[in-house]
Amino acid sequence: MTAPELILTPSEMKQADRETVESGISGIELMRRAGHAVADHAEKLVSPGARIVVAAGPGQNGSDGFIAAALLVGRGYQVRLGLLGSSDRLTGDAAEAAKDWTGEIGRAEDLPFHETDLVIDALFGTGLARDLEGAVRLTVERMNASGRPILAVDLPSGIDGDTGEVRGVAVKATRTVTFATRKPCHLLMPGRAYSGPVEVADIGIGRKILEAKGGTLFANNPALWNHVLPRPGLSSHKYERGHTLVASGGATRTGAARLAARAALRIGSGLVTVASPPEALGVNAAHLTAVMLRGCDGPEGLNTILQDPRFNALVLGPALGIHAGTRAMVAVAVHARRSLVLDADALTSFEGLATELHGAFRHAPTVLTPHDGEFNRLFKGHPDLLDPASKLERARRAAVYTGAVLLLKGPDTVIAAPDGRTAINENGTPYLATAGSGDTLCGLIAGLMAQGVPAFEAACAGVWIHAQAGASFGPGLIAEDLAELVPGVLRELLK
Ligand SMILES: NC(=O)C1=CN([C@@H]2O[C@H](COP(=O)(O)OP(=O)(O)OC[C@H]3O[C@@H](n4cnc5c(N)ncnc54)[C@H](O)[C@@H]3O)[C@@H](O)[C@H]2O)[C@@H](O)CC1
Ligand SMILES: Nc1ncnc2c1ncn2[C@@H]1O[C@H](COP(=O)(O)OP(=O)(O)O)[C@@H](O)[C@H]1O
Ligand SMILES: [K+]
Repeated sequence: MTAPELILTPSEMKQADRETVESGISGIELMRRAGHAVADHAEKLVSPGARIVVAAGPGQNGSDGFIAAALLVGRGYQVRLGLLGSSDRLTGDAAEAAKDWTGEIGRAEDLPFHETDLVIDALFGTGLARDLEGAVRLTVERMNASGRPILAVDLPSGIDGDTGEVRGVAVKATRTVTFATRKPCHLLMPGRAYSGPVEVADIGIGRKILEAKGGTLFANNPALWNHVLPRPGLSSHKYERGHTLVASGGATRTGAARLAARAALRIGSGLVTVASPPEALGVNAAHLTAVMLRGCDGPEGLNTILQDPRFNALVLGPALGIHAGTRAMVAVAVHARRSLVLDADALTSFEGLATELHGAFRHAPTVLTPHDGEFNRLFKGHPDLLDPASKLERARRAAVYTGAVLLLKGPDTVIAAPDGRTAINENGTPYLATAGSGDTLCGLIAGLMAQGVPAFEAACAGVWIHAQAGASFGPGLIAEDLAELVPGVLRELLK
């Protein structure tokens, strides 16, 4: 089985680095390996004889640049190196690394970015501490304007390693070579777009150390959850595969629930029922076949249905209406301790009332699936949850606050569990930004939970399968297509 891909934050990587040094590999040796990886990568991009300019910063990112520059001269390239600031200010390992370079040290701001075959960006990596200003800013702007290929060392300079945000201005890299693991900025937007394809170079920091210092943040891919995907046995019957209940909105708002219901059925929930207000039974009946239908009059109706313990997973929110009745339905569901997915109106109905959800979901597997707008409305008045610049941090805090798995949607969907495990998704496509796509996602997650998949894994798998389905279709995708594309994705996963 492939191990899940660990993502370490800059500070976790610093600790892993330190621990590796304590275990006997020197800091300068780690830097040499990093520099080697950069030179090897550059060699794949341009042939010997080509012109390369290396822009080096004052820290270890710059040191990687010095080492790579020296190696590339030895391999027959025409290399020019420019430093930000003065070389007498380099200290420790950085000063040691700079000794490898015996050529001229120019000023980074004077480098001929327009007249080169490759730029190596070694200005800043994980040590970026503030916004880029003055000469540094101009250097980055000139580099970007050159239109030449840029290889970023560790991460594009100006991108914040933790958040993926641009600090003033940032290098738009063609490719990036990073060390030991990817960092959050390689997956979170806009950092992901600035990084280009990212290669991870092994510089000898062991998996055990990486797991000990990180170990909670992952790239969302099948290695994280494929082992818990339901695989029906020969003797399985439908009741063993769970029964998902999806609450429908009123007579003119029923499509969202049906989209979720169909997705739950496609992902393998043995039975799926739409719980419909009496006035919408006719329209729902006209559109449902394999999915079953039951009348459900508000919170009391839901309470009655949930007396049957076989309904083991529930979707509340899509087109349900923003009002106290929806809040009361959420309360009924929480009280019944069923696996629960809350989306859309079920979240917005709590606008300004998030304190009512404090710790509310600790007792049953629950997934909340807001997009940014819903998240901001739900947690209005809670700066501790809204203010962190990192999407990762906002999702993590909200998961701890509510006791639910918090799935913060977008091109870089973050899935955070209250126990700290977090995943960032990256296989999406902008074609998923279409009406009803989120409703389908809810159904996939609930359908997995109905089959006994734990909330965090169900959310991660649901997001990945949803995105894979969308990406496999591409232009013209509408929400109705998504559930029909799920079997193709499952077939690959369950091979
Ligand atoms: N385990 C790893 O990941 C390894 C990482 N290494 C490299 O080490 C780098 C981290 O090195 P450092 O911690 O020295 O950090 P950086 O080299 O990223 O930058 C720190 C330096 O930049 C200055 N600085 C920060 N923000 C600035 C701004 N906005 N304007 C002007 N100056 C600014 C700081 O004062 C400091 O001198 C990584 O990115 C990577 O390239 C490798 O050398 C070895 C192993
Ligand atoms: N640019 C994008 N790239 C990848 N996925 C996206 C992008 N924009 C939106 N999505 C995904 O599309 C879905 C849209 O959900 P949502 O906003 O709830 O839509 P709706 O309310 O119409 O159902 C989410 O899963 C989201 O992560
Ligand atoms: K860099």
